Amino acid sequence: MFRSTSSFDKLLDKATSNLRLEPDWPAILQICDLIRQGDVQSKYALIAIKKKLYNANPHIAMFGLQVLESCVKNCGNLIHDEIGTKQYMEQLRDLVKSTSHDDVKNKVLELIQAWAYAFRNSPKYRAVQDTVNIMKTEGCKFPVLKESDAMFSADTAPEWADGDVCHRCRVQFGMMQRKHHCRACGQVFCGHCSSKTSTLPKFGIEKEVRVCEACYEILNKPTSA
Ligand SMILES: O=P(O)(O)O[C@@H]1[C@H](O)[C@H](OP(=O)(O)O)[C@@H](O)[C@H](O)[C@H]1O
Ligand SMILES: [Zn+2]
Ligand SMILES: [Zn+2]
Repeated sequence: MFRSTSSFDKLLDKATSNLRLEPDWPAILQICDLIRQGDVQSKYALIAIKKKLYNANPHIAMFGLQVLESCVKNCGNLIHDEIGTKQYMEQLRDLVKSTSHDDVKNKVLELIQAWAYAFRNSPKYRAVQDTVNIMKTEGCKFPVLKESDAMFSADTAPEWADGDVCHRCRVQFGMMQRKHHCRACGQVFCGHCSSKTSTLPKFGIEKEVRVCEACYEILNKPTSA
């Protein structure tokens, strides 16, 4: 875990370097991969990104917002569960009030508005739309919404189900029969029914992770020649 957070920190510094003129997309996408693969906790990542947003250098703050935007677009509910909260939205509201850089302010408004649109059918992230409404009453001028800004990659690993028995063989979990999760379907299995591993490129997971028998068969069935 420590090695991954240090590589995350290095990638974030690289992606937000004030020496850059253009976003460092390879570094940004590697950051998203680390989060999606669970190599770095989304909470840790967002705290590190927030420090960049408050950097006095507007270039660093803008690149930080670019990283944040990509994480929201590519890391699914791992990130949405964190940024879709009243607490995180308060932090962005404060940033809009405190920054002296108009491009930082406008980028934050653009992002909050795009997320509110993307989450318009998700009551779980109600705080985002509430924040847009509050900021509008406070006189914030939001840019014209570009629906393309609110398109998120749908393919993110499923949330993990819970259960007292194996989803495949129904054996009861206990001290001697530990739970495990398949990263492809998110279901809970015994060790015997989830003993195999596979990469999950469709979820941006390039390393071998635990999968159940059924998902292993699907992921590794020979493609018809
Ligand atoms: O070993 P435990 O202390 O029971 O903890 C379990 C392991 O962390 C499993 O990880 P794994 O799927 O990578 O095995 C996880 O899927 C289960 O939800 C946890 O309960
Ligand atoms: Zn089983
Ligand atoms: Zn599975």
